Amino acid sequence: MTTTTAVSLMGVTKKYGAVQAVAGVDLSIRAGEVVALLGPNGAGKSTTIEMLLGLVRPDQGSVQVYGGSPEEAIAKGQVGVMLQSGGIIEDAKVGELLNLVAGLHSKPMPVQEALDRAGIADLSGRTMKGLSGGQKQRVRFAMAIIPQPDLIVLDEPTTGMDVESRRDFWASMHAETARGRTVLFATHYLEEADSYADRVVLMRNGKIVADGTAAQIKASVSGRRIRATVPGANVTALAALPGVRTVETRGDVLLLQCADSDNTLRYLLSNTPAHDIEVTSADLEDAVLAISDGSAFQGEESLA
Ligand SMILES: Nc1ncnc2c1ncn2[C@@H]1O[C@H](COP(=O)(O)OP(=O)(O)OP(=O)(O)O)[C@@H](O)[C@H]1O
Repeated sequence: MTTTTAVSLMGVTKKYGAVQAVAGVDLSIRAGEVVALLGPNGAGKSTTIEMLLGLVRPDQGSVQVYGGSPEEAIAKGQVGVMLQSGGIIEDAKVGELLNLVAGLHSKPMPVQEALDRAGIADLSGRTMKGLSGGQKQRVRFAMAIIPQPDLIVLDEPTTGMDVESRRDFWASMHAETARGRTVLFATHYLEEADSYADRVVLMRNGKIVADGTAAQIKASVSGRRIRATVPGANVTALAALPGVRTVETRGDVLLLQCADSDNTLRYLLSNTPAHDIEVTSADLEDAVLAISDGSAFQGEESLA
C-alpha cells in the first residue's frame, strides 16, 4: 500500500527584513496524521503555515500539498483552513457566511451539517459581530470543514476559548480526524499537542528542533523532578550537586530538575531536614523547556 504524502516542505526559508522567520524547514506529513506545530511566540509557526497555504512565498525551498502547489490543492477543495484572524464578515449572519463559503466550493457539505459538526447550530441566525471570541473560532472551524477537505490546517484554533469550549472544540475536531482527515494545527498549549496530536513538531527560531510523538519527546528528556520541603535549604550547594540541572524555590518548597534523582535524594535525606518529598517523571513541558534552551539535544535533528 502506498502512503499519500499530504504535505511536503523541503528546505523552506523566509526572511522578513532582518528577521529570519523560517530558517530551513523540512517537513513531510502523511495522509491521516494529526500533527501539532508547537513553539514559543515568534518561532515561525504561522509563517510556515502561511507558506504551506501559498499565502506567503518562501525565499527558498519547495512546498507541495498533495503533490501539487498549495494553490492547486486549495482550488480543488483539498484544504480547509482556520487562521487566527480574517475570513469573517462582521455584519453577516453565521448561516449566511457559511452559505457564502459553501458557494465557493464544488462539493461542500450542507451548511446545516457544518453548523452541527462545529456545535453552533443555535448560532445560525446570529450576527458575527455579536459573537464571543470562542464562538467566532467555531464559525471559522465550520468554514474550514465545509469544503470537505482532506487536510485541515488550523493556526492556534483555541485562542480565546475557555477550558470548556476548548474541550468541546477538540471533541468536534476528533470527529473529523476519525473520518481520516489529515490535520496540522499550531498551538502554544502543550496539553493540546499531547492530547490530540499523533506527532509533535517543535519549532524554535525558525527551525524544527524536535519531531516525534509526545511520548518520544518526553523520553528525550531523561531525569526526574523532585519536589520537597526543605527549611533553610542551601540552594547553592544543591545546585552544585552532580546531576542537578535547576533548583527553584517557593518559600521552603524546592523544585529540582535532576538527571540523577537517586543521588539527589540521598543527599537531601542525609544532609538536610527535607520532608514531603515527591519524585515525578519529566513531562512534555519539561521536555519542551529543555529542548528550547538547547540542553536536551546536541544536534538539531535528534528526533527528526
Ligand atoms: N509579515 C511580517 N512582517 C515582518 N515580520 C514578520 C511577519 N510575519 C512574521 N514576522 C516575524 O517572523 C518571526 C516568526 O513569526 P511567526 O508569526 O511565524 O511565529 P509564530 O511561531 O507563529 O509566533 P506566534 O506564536 O506568536 O504566532 C517573528 O519574529 C515575527 O515577528
